[in-house]
Amino acid sequence: MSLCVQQARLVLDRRPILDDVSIALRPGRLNALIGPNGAGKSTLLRVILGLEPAAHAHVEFEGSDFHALPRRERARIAALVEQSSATEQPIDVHDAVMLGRLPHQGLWSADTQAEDEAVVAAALARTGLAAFATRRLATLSGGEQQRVHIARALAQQPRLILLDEPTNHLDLAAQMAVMEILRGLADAGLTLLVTMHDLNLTAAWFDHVIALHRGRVVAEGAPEAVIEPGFLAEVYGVAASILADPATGRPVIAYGPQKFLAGPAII
Ligand SMILES: Nc1ncnc2c1ncn2[C@@H]1O[C@H](COP(=O)(O)OP(=O)(O)OP(=O)(O)O)[C@@H](O)[C@H]1O
Repeated sequence: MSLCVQQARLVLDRRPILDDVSIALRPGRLNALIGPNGAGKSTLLRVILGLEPAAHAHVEFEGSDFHALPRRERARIAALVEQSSATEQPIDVHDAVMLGRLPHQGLWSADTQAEDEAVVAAALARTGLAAFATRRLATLSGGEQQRVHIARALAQQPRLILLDEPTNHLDLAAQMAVMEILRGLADAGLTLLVTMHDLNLTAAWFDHVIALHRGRVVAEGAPEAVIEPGFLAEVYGVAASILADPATGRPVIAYGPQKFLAGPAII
């Protein structure tokens, strides 16, 4: 295991937001964090990075106490891709991605300029953004901006990447492109934790699924073990049938109008 989170707890306004959450992630795997709105998914990502001062959690990365590391060292190790928000900042795509180099730059960034440019060029190429380098970030579509956020995280050259709903608002082809990038990062040995709402995409692509509900881990395992009718009914309150993808055998959730699905689920 490369990332171990032990007993993460956070209480806000006397309400438990995270209640004794412990997870362990292996590198080289695509790990999904699922759960209904308000389950605590984004909060857990922030707690892992030490961005929630009121939280209590022991977080180890590759055997070291992650929160005890200097801030700059943490920024070299871990990248967060938050839910995409529109920007009006007058910054071009190249410079937005270059921000990912900050934790690696010394007092004199000229010393590392050639290397930084090479890393940024590689991040732009990997996310299919090479042709966008000189475009103002604010003129890109939502999906294109999402890829810029991922490119910035790649430019950071982290060993741990936390992504908050990276496929949100993306069309089908863009979702596949993002998932291919994430698969490639996992295959390269990085540790990834990705919050997901699209459970069909989760079932099709991820190796390991952790489900949060009301701030607690309620299920964990392979997608086919977690994403099943009882779980969907209990945690999401939705009746659904689970089919098997004819190409891969992975679960596919059919969840049409509930009046058609009130009977026993087909497995
Ligand atoms: N500063 C805060 N004060 C009080 N409650 C908060 C605060 N920040 C978050 N919360 C609450 O914590 C809970 C978990 O929020 P979080 O954003 O982690 O959920 P999530 O699982 O990521 O949800 P979503 O899928 O809707 O993005 C929510 O009920 C939210 O209202």
